[in-house]
Amino acid sequence: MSHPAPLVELRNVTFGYGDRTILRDVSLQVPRGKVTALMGASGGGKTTVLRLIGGQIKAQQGQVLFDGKDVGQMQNAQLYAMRRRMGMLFQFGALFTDMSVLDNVAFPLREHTRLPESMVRDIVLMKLHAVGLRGARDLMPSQISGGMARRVALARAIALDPELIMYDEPFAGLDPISLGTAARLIRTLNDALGLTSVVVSHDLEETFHVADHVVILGAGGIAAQGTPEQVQANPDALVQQFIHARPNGPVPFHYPAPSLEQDFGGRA
Ligand SMILES: Nc1ncnc2c1ncn2[C@@H]1O[C@H](COP(=O)(O)OP(=O)(O)OP(=O)(O)O)[C@@H](O)[C@H]1O
Repeated sequence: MSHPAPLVELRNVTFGYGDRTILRDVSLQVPRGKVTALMGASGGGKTTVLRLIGGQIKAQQGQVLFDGKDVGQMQNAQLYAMRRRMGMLFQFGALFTDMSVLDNVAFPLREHTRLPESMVRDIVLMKLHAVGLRGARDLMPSQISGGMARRVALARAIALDPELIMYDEPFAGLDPISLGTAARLIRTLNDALGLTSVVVSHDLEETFHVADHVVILGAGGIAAQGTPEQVQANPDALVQQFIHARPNGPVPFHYPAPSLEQDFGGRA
């Protein structure tokens, strides 16, 4: 049986900021209906990949395909239409502090649709129910915990029924119970809503547990890609350093810098 085409695909993508190349000839696939984890050392370009997929930045070489269409070639109208099919949840998916939980989740519906208010309310309550917070609708962001705020942001990200949802470090700063809840929620929502999910995370254990497909970025390229088991079994030194969280290995400790000589030398 042939596999359906991936929802997102990077083909030989090269991208850099200024003259610093961050991604070099990167090819990766985000399979439909699955949870894909994007991992790798800090600064490896994970957020950059999400921004390429969302069309906020363009590949300098190669192609980024969303549902078979080249994101880099899209006109603004097509780009906006594509973004409506994507939900994005950034690290501290900030809520509007002067709006109730309900109004926060209703925001994209009121912005992007002309649905009657009664329907907006029903959709919001359904989304809040999906994240376990239907009862918190009237609270203000200052009255809820960090873990709950993260779930409200998630309800808001799925308000418009996206096909793809991208999470940038959804577990950062969560206590172990909230972290477990968040991870389970990513899995449950993915399967119940027929989503495709991309999760950027540093939390190895939780991410390997929740993902179907793992991509490890390193040294400008893809260090490994496959099922969690395949990636764990990959003998590549960088992959092993990453999986075992070793401080020493191919990933350098220092951000590229002028030589010590240049910075400190010659000053008597
Ligand atoms: N707008 C920008 N201008 C210049 N350099 C940038 C910009 N955004 C990111 N970078 C650099 O590009 C590199 C990759 O950044 P990116 O945020 O994609 O990494 P990451 O893998 O998501 O890192 P982390 O895990 O630390 O969030 C970093 O070295 C960063 O300093």
